[in-house]
Amino acid sequence: MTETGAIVGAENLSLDIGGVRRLDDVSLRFEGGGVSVVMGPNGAGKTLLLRCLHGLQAPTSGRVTLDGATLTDRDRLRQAMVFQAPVLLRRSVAANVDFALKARGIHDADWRNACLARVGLLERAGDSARRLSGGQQQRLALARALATRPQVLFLDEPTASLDPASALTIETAITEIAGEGVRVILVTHDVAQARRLASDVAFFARGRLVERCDATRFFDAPHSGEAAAYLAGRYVL
Ligand SMILES: Nc1ncnc2c1ncn2[C@@H]1O[C@H](COP(=O)(O)OP(=O)(O)OP(=O)(O)O)[C@@H](O)[C@H]1O
Repeated sequence: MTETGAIVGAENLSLDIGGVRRLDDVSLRFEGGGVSVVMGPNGAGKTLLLRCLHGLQAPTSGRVTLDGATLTDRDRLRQAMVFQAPVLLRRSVAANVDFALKARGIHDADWRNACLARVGLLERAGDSARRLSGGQQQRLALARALATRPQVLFLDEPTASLDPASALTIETAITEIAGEGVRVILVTHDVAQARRLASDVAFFARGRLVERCDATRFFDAPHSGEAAAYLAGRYVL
């Protein structure tokens, strides 16, 4: 793998919620080129991991790093996250992207339109964001994230409820973004999608990092029984 882009890390990261350990001593680094995929059964801790890596959730112990140093609030401006259920403003599609830009002191209609075009929403720029379908809202959330020119992009099941055409639009954008050197960390349950996009995989179960390797190895010959069972559709927490 080629060394490229920001390096996102977790060092002995643990997270307790309500007295229950949800992430357990997770240490890993996202580096190299391409798209990193995080997989694992429901409740494995994937979303919580992303929230910690993006600085939205403070770990109980351990630390999150960006380029080797502890993540700061300022660093978070270099990162963006698209959530499973994006929250949009009750304004136009364009205004949702403009808002993200304005928060960084930027007004750039051409760039906003380029971001909307990238996710196939330029024709909907003047429509109310709340009138978009679920899949279109996901695409808008991606455009909004991209508008901030992040060096790190966290995507939490961005195509979970999308039709094949919308999913393809997002997958194409993800591939392009990663090719431009953005560190893309994608949570997905879609094994076919993960096979198409992943350069490396981190597999979680019960809050623990069970397997971490390049994608070809993971899909062709997973080492752990949990990963093999998950890929065969047999592993449920
Ligand atoms: N705010 C919270 N309060 C209590 N428990 C929580 C909270 N957030 C997450 N959990 C629990 O922590 C565990 C991990 O949640 P998380 O959302 O990270 O799972 P996930 O791997 O992303 O699952 P899925 O594939 O279903 O999205 C789950 O058992 C969940 O119920």
